[in-house]
Amino acid sequence: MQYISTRGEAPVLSFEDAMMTGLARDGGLYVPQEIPGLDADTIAAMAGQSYEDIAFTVMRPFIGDTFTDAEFRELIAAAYSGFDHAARAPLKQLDANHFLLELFHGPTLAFKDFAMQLIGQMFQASLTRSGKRITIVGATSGDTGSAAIEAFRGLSNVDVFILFPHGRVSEVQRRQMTTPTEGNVHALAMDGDFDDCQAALKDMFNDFDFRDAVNLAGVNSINWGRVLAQVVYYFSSAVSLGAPHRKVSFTVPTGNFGDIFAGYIAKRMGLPIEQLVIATNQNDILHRTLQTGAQVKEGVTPSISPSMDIQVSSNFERALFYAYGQDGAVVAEQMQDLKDKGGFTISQGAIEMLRDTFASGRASEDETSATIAAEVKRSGELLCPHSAVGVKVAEDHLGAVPMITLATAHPAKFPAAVEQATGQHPPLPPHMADLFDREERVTRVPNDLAALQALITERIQT
Ligand SMILES: Cc1ncc(COP(=O)(O)O)c(C=O)c1O
Ligand SMILES: N[C@@H](CCOP(=O)(O)O)C(=O)O
Repeated sequence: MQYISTRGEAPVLSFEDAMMTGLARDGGLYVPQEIPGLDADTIAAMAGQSYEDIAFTVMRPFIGDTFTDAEFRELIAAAYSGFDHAARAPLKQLDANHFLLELFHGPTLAFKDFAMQLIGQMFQASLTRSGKRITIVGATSGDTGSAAIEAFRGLSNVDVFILFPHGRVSEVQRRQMTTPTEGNVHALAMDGDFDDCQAALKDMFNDFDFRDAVNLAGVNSINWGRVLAQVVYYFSSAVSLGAPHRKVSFTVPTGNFGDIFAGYIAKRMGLPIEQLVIATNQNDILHRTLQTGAQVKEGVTPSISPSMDIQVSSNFERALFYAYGQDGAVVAEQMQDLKDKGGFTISQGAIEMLRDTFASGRASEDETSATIAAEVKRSGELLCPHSAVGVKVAEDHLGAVPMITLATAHPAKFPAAVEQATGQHPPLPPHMADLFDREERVTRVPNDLAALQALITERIQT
């Protein structure tokens, strides 16, 4: 299996190299040259299997000879051993035809753990073989950061720097990133919003002198390995509702477009998905893009679902690449227009493909709060605000086919929003019960590339 860049100009790489490289050297994102299919019998055989067995079957065709089957099984087992639910991603029924996929049973209480725990294992295996030392820099609106820190804290051959927007993540999210005591963890509170953090990260990758000097690696969904690991729970949940003999639909709370893009990959692999619904908060650029056929950047407005306060949605580039029939030159041009002119118009053929593949909706702040309040009364399920955005939008798309909404984080990560909506204070799980007593360690940084690079260079030398 070979990996190519969405902008068509970067070297073609193996799975291992694409994973360790992060952003392609032409500024694009790596995708598999071909998307392997799974036949109906293989999908049907997943019924009743463990999450780990399904993960092996789904991901194996993508990894080439990076790991032997036995090694890969071991890495998967280690990745999910710390989850606090035997099913890893349990499905709960909300209503007659509406189900919630709980993706918050990993160590940092968000769906990011599914991919980050596995990436942590795969990185370690690869670094042990190569003897290399790397510098991970990640951008986060709250959840990727803590998941990355959890996966890489304490490793002697990795430094992990996490850029988060100062004042724009929840207090629990911030403390998850600022309280680890390991010397290889560096929490950086940057002036600006998540888009600024992600732009700075991509600028670091595009500065080849810096990138090569620090051996830069990425664990955002820039990294194909992140998307791949997220494909698995589309299969595990769909099969438990009768796939491949029965179709299912998914609604996905969306920001950087990685999670829903994983759903698109599942569909391309043969999972019978009827609708893939993009659910956005008031930062609704993705919903507007589908409606109007043009992607036009607006400023980010802080919301009660802060992890989705994103306007430059990195993985939309991967969807565009397929919408344009894998034409990297067109994608490169549109991404340049987004950067230079603040937007681009999608061709008629490409927008039709996107509209055939994705539906979309948005939830306002009031609708999000009302959904949290209504759902706890109706089904007893306490939703985090991101999951509530999903449930609200899903309700507008219910039909004959079972709908699965992804619950992307635990309500305890966003206690203020949940308490305001319901009067209930969601308690942190026992392993995080003393989070508010732990000492914080964080560096405030400006939105200035040269200053960030200087800080990172200095820190890894000491
Ligand atoms: C809790 C939560 N829900 C939803 C999302 C959106 O996911 P994606 O960025 O993959 O679209 C994020 C951030 O990525 C998140 O942290
Ligand atoms: N919501 C994310 C934003 C980064 O997304 P990623 O999937 O590209 O890592 C976060 O919580 O940081």
